[in-house]
Amino acid sequence: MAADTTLIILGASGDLTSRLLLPALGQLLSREPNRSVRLHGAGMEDWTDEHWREVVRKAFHTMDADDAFASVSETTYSQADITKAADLQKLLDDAEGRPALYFAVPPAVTEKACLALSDVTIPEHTILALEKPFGTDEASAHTLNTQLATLVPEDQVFRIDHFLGRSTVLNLLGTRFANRIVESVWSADDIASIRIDFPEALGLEGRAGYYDAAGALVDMIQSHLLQVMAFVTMEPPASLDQLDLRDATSAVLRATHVKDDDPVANSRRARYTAGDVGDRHFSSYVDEPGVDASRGTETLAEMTVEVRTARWQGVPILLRSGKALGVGDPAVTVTFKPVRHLPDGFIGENEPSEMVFSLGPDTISLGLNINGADDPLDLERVNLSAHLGEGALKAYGEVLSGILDGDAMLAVRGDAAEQCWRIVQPVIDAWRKNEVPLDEYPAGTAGPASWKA
Ligand SMILES: O=C1O[C@H](COP(=O)(O)O)[C@@H](O)[C@H](O)[C@H]1O
Repeated sequence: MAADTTLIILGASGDLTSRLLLPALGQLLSREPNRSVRLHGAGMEDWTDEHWREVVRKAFHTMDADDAFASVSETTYSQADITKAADLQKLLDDAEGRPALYFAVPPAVTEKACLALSDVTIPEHTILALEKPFGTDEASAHTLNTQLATLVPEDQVFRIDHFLGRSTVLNLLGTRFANRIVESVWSADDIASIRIDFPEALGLEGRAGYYDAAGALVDMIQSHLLQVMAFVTMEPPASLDQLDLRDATSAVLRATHVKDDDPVANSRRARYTAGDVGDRHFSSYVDEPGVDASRGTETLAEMTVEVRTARWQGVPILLRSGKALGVGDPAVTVTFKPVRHLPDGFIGENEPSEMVFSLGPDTISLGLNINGADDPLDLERVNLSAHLGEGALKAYGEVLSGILDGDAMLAVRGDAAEQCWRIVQPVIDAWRKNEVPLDEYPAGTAGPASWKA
């Protein structure tokens, strides 16, 4: 029986394919065995079908998804130059059902391939899935969007942001919109500040070629954390249909700006020097293989934005991410205002209530002040928490599931991708002009000693 979708992975021999896409596909197909998918790998290497099948089988095995291999065991591979129209045409002509071209290749190759697609007859309903970074600034993202618009309708373009598939990020929707007690306090009336922080113990992990040109601001804040922020701050959509949801996220991104339009006062950057993260030693970033020290790339970036709407006026939103950090938990932290009046007589700390959406492990917790057990007037902190599920692989599984279903709900829309560049551009400009110092922090610490937490 012909498959409903042919998933064509371009860049089949790459790291993204073997480390994330194939394991996530295995996990997805193991959980949802009724999906009818044909898998085809394409790349520059002269691989045989057997070699590719072995790559797929091994990747599925890492997820205990050997059972799912049966459903793609006839998977095929072809050597292809995806910047050539003839090769792309053949890949599409050979597909069964709806073709989904997944560009698991560097952005420059994706851009060339998208140009080549102009000379290809693209079957109706074909999906184009593009990994980040999407362009290098607002203008280049716009140019790429304009090109894509000539190829397929917008809801068939999947700009991948795997953060949108994370359990915690999806739970921002459930928690916010399915609970009256949350919905009714979700504004500047009750919320003092929001912090979206993604500290990582990891370093470059062999990705200097990409990372040294991107830096923490583009790699994480522009590409992921602003989308997460949009889920935290968007107006309630009428439905979770991709149109309603993506209209809501785009609207809030359009209203987002660097706080006070002052990127110098509202951004910080730093890069790591030698140090240990746990039992792993890191050389100074500038001494890492493939790094060009003269570029001044940051490995820790922070910026504060504000959403200029009635709901969020005056609420600072801090976005932060960095590599080789030894302290800190990846999380969205929503800090509430203090109570209007605390009755006299209570003792102990009366910290503001907090709702924390942790991004690893994925949990939601609510920090509340309660009366202590031994002394009813002594306030104590409790955390009510719920475990949500797995992290990155699950996230890629969600993304792939959207592609196979043809549902762009969790894909970044073109206008939103451009807005994310627009929001960070004043910071990029200020950093290029050296108006913000490039600080340093030893690997394994929480960041530069001069930065307050
Ligand atoms: O896209 C990226 O995300 C990862 C962090 O996400 P995770 O799901 O793998 O934890 C980050 O390490 C990487 O630099 C960035 O490109």
